[in-house]
Formats: sequence, structure tokens, C-alpha cells
Amino acid sequence: MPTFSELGLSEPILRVLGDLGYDEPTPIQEQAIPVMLSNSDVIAQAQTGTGKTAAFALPIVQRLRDERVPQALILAPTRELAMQVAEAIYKYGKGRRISVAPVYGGQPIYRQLRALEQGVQVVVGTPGRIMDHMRRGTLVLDQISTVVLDEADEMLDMGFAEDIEFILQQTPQQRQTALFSATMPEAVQGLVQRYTRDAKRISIAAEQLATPRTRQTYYEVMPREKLDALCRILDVETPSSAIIFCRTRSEADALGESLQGRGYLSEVLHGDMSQAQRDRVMKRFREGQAELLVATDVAARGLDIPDVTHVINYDVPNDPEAYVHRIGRTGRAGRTGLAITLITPRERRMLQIIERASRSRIQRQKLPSLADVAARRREAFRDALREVLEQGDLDPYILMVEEMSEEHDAVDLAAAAFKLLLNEVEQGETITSVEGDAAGVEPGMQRLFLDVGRFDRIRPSDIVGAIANEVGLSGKSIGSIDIYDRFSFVEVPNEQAQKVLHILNGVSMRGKQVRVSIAKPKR
Ligand SMILES: Nc1ncnc2c1ncn2[C@@H]1O[C@H](COP(=O)(O)OP(=O)(O)OP(=O)(O)O)[C@@H](O)[C@H]1O
Ligand SMILES: [Mg+2]
Repeated sequence: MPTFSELGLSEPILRVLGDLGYDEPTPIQEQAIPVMLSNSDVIAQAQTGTGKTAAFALPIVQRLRDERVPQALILAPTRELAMQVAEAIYKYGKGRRISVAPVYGGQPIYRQLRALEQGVQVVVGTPGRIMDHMRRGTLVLDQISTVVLDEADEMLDMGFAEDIEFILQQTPQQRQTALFSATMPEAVQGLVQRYTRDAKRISIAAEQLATPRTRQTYYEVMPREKLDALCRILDVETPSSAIIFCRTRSEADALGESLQGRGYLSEVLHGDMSQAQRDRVMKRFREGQAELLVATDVAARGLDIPDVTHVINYDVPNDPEAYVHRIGRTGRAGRTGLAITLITPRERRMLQIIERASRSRIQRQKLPSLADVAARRREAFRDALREVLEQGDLDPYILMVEEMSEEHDAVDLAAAAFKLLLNEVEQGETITSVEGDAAGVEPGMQRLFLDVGRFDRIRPSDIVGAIANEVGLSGKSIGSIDIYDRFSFVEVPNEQAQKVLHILNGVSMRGKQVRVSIAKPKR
């Protein structure tokens, strides 16, 4: 295994790599760095999360002249990726104070104009906005010596081929062109050839396209069970950072809302949002303020958020490449990850196609039961308890225990505290006390009260929707639902009451059980 120094990288860069904790080059870096430094064209393929960015960025940084004119151009399919790659270049160039400009749509153009006017050495952007600047004359590419197409297959596939051709035509003929991706499907091979000259092909041989550090599983569910299934999985897995992929923007919005309604810390990302919103969401997710990112395929490519532990395909992706890139958002840089795909019975074939094309094994899992969810909560509770014990600083509480143990047994006290903290205290009594308000219930109907006080931002409409779905009624005929401080109620026909009660008791929100009781109408 050669060292970074043996690959031809120079002292200032080696120092930066040392600071970053990059001990040795990854396989793609080992192969691509010398070729990039030799100015040859490159078509490179290596698994997700294996350091392709540094493989092209380090040689670019090393070969920059001090002159403040654009010398390297990197194209990326999405704004978030362009931003991330620009940051990476800046980071790798720390020793040299190089100037990088990210250039992408949705951001006020004047800010980018100012950056470009001041003179930059590296430009990273999405094809559309790069072309805007070229047409305005604010970006001149005649000194470009290296062009990189990150996620090359995606950009060609997305219909950027003409744009890319236009951009490449404005760069010097003797430039170096490099294409990087975790996938290079046959369909784009022809195009790929057209952009390069005597390109050196590098492909890091691997048994499967996706990283083996990510365990791949699937659950088979009926379409209307999907949301519930997802919640149960989330409650058992308790991911600290997960990306949930949906097929369309509106589906992502809807799922994001449902999850928020059930109290999960989730954010939505898709292309219909303003750039300011997208930036805010990415920041919250990267910083761990949001645990779940519900996204379209806009987040499938290239994003490097090291802490992501789970990728969940709420909808099966449309092609094997999309699958590989989506699940590649976890299990990065030697970490482990878990990829979960929900399929409906009709989607079995698609799953097989994906399995075959990505050469991976996707294991079927059984949906966790409510008992599993409860067991998981208790386990998490025990872990948290041990942590608190370890931290110490318990004096004021010990005082409380001592005080109360004059009247109660210490074990009983601890047990009661556990029950309280696990939120498993029966709240039926408080619910019936609201019964006086239950006047006006139609004969033949029952009013069920739900204690939702402990579930932040729970939405009555979600509950009605879930019930309606289960009993096969439309939301309306089930009756109205209102928030009374911390109680919601739903009115249902007598003959449906037991069934609805059963369903409601099975609803768990963020691992907490919903409690329901029946208030019989007064005659
Ligand atoms: N030699 C190295 N040693 C340790 N960590 C590294 C090394 N090279 C890169 N990394 C880290 O690995 C992570 C993944 O790198 P990167 O985003 O470049 O992957 P990628 O191959 O481009 O993946 P994708 O196909 O998803 O775009 C980054 O967080 C990066 O900092
Ligand atoms: Mg990448």
C-alpha cells in the first residue's frame, strides 16, 4: 500500500491530509491520483463513500497556479453536491489558501458574480448556472486545464449531455477531462467516450456495487400499511441520522408531514423548495438537529454526511443505479450502515432486478411487533439509565429518595419512577373526567377520547386518516375530531367502536403508546 507521498503529493497537501486524519490512500485514490497528476484523461468508477472527491481534488489543488483565473472546473448534478465539493476543495487546499467559487442555481446571482469578479482558481457548479455565467461573460473558461464530471453518468442521464457539450466546447482542447462515479452503466459509455481522449479507465473491482459495510434488508408491506410499518421500524431502529427516500416531491412532502405529526424530528428536501429552505434543511440535518431527512433522489448522489446510520427506501427506486447511490449515503469511509427498502407485493420483481444488477443480497425481514417496539424502548431506557448512573451528580435526587423511602420501599420507588419515565402510566381516569363535555353525541355513536398530550405536534387528521383507512370509512363519516388541550376525540358508530379502539391502541407514536378510553354518551 503506497503512501500519499509516494503517489506524488507534495508537502503542504500531506500536512493537510495528516490534519484530516487520512492515514493512507483509499484504493481509488491510490490508482487515480497518479493518473490525474500525469494530466491524462480518466474514467473512474469506485464504490460510494470511498473517497473519489479527494482522488480528483487533491491533484487539482496540487497543480493550481497562483494566478487567480479559473483553472479547474468541476460539474456536479445537484446544488448540494456542488456546495459540498467546493467545500472539500477549499479544505484540501487549506495549506495554500486557494480560491474556490461554488456556482449553482437558486442563489442570488450577484453574490456569485462578486466572487467570480475577485478572481477564482476553481469553479464548482451545476451545468445550468455555469452556462448562465458563460453567456453573461462572467465566467471565462479559456484557461481551464482540468474538467471533472462528478457523478458523470447521472449528469448524462439527466439530459445534461447537451449542456455539458456546450461547456466543454468553451474549454481548451488540450484540457484534462475526468469522469467519476460509483456507477457507469452501459447506456452512457458511448457518451463518456466522446468527452475524453485516450482516457485511462480505472475501476475498483468489487464483488458488489454497493459497499459491503452496509447491510441490506427489505420489508414487504401492503401499500396502506407503509406509514405504520415505517414508524415501527423507526421505533425499533431508533436511528440518530437517517435519510428516507421517496419517489416524488409531493410524496416526500406528505411523508414529512405525517412523520412530524407523529413527533419525529424530520425535515424534507426536494427540488421544489427554495434554495434558502434547502440550505436550512441540510444544515439542520448535518448538525444532527433533525434525525430524519425525507428526500427525493436529489439527495441520492454524492452527499457525504458521515453520521448517517440508516437509509430507508420508502419507495423502491426506479433503477439499480439509483438504489446503489441512495444506500451509499450510509456506510461511508469504512463505517457500517443499514439499508432498508419497503416493497409492496407487486414490486417484488423490481427488487430482484435491483439485486441482480447491483450484485447484492437484500435480506427479507419481518416487521417488528408492538412487543418488539416496547422491548426496544425498555432496552434504550436501561442504556440511558446506566449512562446517568455513570455521570453521577445525583445528590439532590438521592435526597429525594431518602426522604420518600421513609414511607416507601426503595425498589418500589425505583419501579414507580421507571413506569413514569417510560410513559406507561395509565391515563384512563383523566380521560373520563372530560366526559361532561361529551354532550351532544348522536345516538348510536360513541366518542373515543385520545390522550395525545405527550406527543408533540400530533395531528388529529393523521389519526382520523389512519382509522378511516383501517375500518374502510372516509374520514368524514367517522365524525369530527378536535383538540381539547391535550385530548383529541373521534366519534364512531357503536358497532365500529371496538375495532377502532383496538386500532388506536395499536398506534404508537415515536415509540409511545396512544391511550384510549371510551366515554359512553349520556342520554
Ligand atoms: N484516505 C482517506 N482516509 C480517510 N477518510 C477518507 C479518505 N479519503 C476520503 N475520506 C473520507 O471519506 C468520505 C467519503 O468520501 P467521498 O465523499 O469523496 O466519497 P465518494 O467516493 O465520492 O462517494 P459517492 O460515490 O457517494 O460520491 C469523506 O467523508 C472523506 O472525508
Ligand atoms: Mg462523490
